[in-house]
Amino acid sequence: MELAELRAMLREVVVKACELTSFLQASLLKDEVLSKGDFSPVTVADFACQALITLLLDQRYPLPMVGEEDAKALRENAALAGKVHGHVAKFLPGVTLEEVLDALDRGRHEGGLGTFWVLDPIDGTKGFLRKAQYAICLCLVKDGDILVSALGCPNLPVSFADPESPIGCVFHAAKGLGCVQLNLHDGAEHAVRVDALRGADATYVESYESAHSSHSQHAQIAERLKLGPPRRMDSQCKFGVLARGEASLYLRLSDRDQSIWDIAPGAMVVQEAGGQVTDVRGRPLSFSAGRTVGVPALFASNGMMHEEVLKAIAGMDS
Ligand SMILES: Nc1ncnc2c1ncn2[C@@H]1O[C@H](COP(=O)(O)O)[C@@H](OP(=O)(O)O)[C@H]1O
Ligand SMILES: [Mg+2]
Ligand SMILES: [Mg+2]
Ligand SMILES: [Mg+2]
Repeated sequence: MELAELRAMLREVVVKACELTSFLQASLLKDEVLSKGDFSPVTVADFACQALITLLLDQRYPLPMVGEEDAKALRENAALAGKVHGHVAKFLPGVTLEEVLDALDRGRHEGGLGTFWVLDPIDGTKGFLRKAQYAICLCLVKDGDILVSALGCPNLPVSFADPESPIGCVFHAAKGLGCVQLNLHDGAEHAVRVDALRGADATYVESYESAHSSHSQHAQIAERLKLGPPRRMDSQCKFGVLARGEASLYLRLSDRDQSIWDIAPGAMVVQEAGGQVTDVRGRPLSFSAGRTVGVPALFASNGMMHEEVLKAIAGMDS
């Protein structure tokens, strides 16, 4: 498949997944949320979305899958497994429970070199539970390079500039072909590009959850660069907001090695919109090290201000 064709396929799959998760966010029940080993939440929607996307890709372009979720918890909880199966079957009539569980378990691929899908079915599960922002994040990685990517952002306003803005967009990108925003309410598409701001005109985004990255270190950098206050939001929607020029910088200084599904799809969207994504020493990220990036602290910028951010980080109190 040509890159443009792959990208259209990804867009179609992610639009379907947005439909599924929007429905599930509105109808989610307390007993449809579990706590994982690291106390992070996972919901019926995370499982259903990963299974649906894996099965749709199997029909169109089957490859190994590096996915956040697997079927372990569902194999121990028949009631929840039945619900996940029911939701997936609405999109794929005739699919069996075992096919759904198998699809989820295939998300355990180790990554590294070679060609595979990377999927975070719901990034920002905490935001999803708060009825705030979350993103469906999917990309294709070949020997550490990302070829195509799509970020589904069902709750993201189409434009922050418009207080009446409809919500729901998908950012999609292909290597060398730029980044496009699709608006879910009317199907309109337009190319997006990072802004060209720096210094006091520039703004930044960071996680809503203060446990996911260091808001205080971000504030130190912002003070040095004289940036305005941050916009806080969950998920890789932050990369989308940067890609369309509604923020100039996304800071993610954490002390935990990042999972590739938390970074790769969003990083591609920003790079194809003209921005830059590196670790805090300015080294580009590679996605061939396995299921994690091997980097805990990173940032994405409009490119224009990348050097000054690197200098501010180098001069920071540790
Ligand atoms: N202590 C921590 N440090 C860094 N990242 C963390 C973290 N705890 C959770 N995360 C990751 O942060 C992601 C959400 O990012 P954000 O803060 O930008 O919304 C989560 O993705 P999931 O919600 O897919 O599990 C999770 O993988
Ligand atoms: Mg999670
Ligand atoms: Mg995530
Ligand atoms: Mg997730």
